[in-house]
Amino acid sequence: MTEAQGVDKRYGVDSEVGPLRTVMLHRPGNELRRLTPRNNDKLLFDGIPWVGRAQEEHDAFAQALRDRDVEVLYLGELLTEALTDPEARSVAVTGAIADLRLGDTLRDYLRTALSDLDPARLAEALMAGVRNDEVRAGGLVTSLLAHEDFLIDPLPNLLFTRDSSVWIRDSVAVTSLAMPARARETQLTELIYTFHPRFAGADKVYDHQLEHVEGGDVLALGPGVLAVGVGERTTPAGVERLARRVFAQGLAHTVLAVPIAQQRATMHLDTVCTMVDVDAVLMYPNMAEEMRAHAVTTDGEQLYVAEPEPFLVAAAKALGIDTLRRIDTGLDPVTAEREQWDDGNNTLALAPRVCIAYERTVETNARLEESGIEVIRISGSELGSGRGGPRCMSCPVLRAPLAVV
Ligand SMILES: NC(=[NH2+])NCCC[C@H](N)C(=O)O
Repeated sequence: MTEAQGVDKRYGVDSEVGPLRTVMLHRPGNELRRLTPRNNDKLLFDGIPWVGRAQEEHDAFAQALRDRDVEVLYLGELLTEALTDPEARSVAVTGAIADLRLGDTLRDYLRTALSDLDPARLAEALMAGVRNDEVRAGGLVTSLLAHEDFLIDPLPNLLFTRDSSVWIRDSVAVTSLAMPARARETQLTELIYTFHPRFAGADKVYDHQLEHVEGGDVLALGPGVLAVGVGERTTPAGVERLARRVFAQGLAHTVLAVPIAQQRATMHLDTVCTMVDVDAVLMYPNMAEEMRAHAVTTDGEQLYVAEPEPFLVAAAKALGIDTLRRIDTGLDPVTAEREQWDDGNNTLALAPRVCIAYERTVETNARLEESGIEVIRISGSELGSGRGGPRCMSCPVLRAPLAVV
């Protein structure tokens, strides 16, 4: 931690590219071992990853970050530590067994069984889930469910820590995830931010019971300016609610609502657009021209919504700069589409002009380098089966403010 940041500042993010100091990752674990050809679609994976290799790839990703002096926190560890608090355990258990599929007998059984677990085991059950044949509950529901049915669903998408919480300046937004397979993830991030001593006293600006907003849709273009994708995950009502909240807490002066196609390939704004410099974005060429933004501002009472403008124009205005540059990868539409699917546009900036990207998106990376951006390549052959890249797999907790760059 540098002196310029203040001695004990431990969280706060006001841009996409300010030097990254602390990040929360999730090392993939047993929750990935729950994926089968029958459930992978529902669990939002495109295949069945080789778990050991996915872990190796993830360890290399974490090491690449540490090599650049980034502190890596792990969601699983933070959760275990938070669960040493008895109240956290009780909240966690109640949340995990709320599902109406369970019925009273099974719910009571699970409440007792989970409450008896030590923090590490409880964290494991919350992340990897619990299968019907792993407990000896007895009763009607257990007998009628299939052996392999989950009583508590596994959360393989915890890997994508970007989506389940997002820091907006010194406040954390626990998000509200749209897909049923992911909804419970935010119970866990909520527990971490409520009960882990590291975050004691941190302000919250959003919670998981509000309208849908996912972190992959939220880009901090610069201090006071957020861009929020609206599509398959974040709803129009979600961006409106987030805008009201960030304005009320003085965390932003402009929120750009950016419609994106409602399809899996473009599930979040960060699948088509990420920032790589204080004034430069990498954009998916096949969509870059048509991206529009509705600037939302406030006078302190009501919201004002401007007519849509080209994204780069609206963003530059909001940032108060002449131009927001687009790194034009100049790729032909087919190569561009293939590399977009493989998360080529989903870079994680470590500082202005330095980013991490998957090695497999060869052409996009080459164009980035030609534009003066350093690209640190990581392999993601197994990690990529969940359809997420370096930005999706990271939740920046602390970035140095741009002013000191
Ligand atoms: N920020 C992102 N682009 N996250 C990607 C999440 C991928 C995950 N399998 C999902 O479908 O939700």
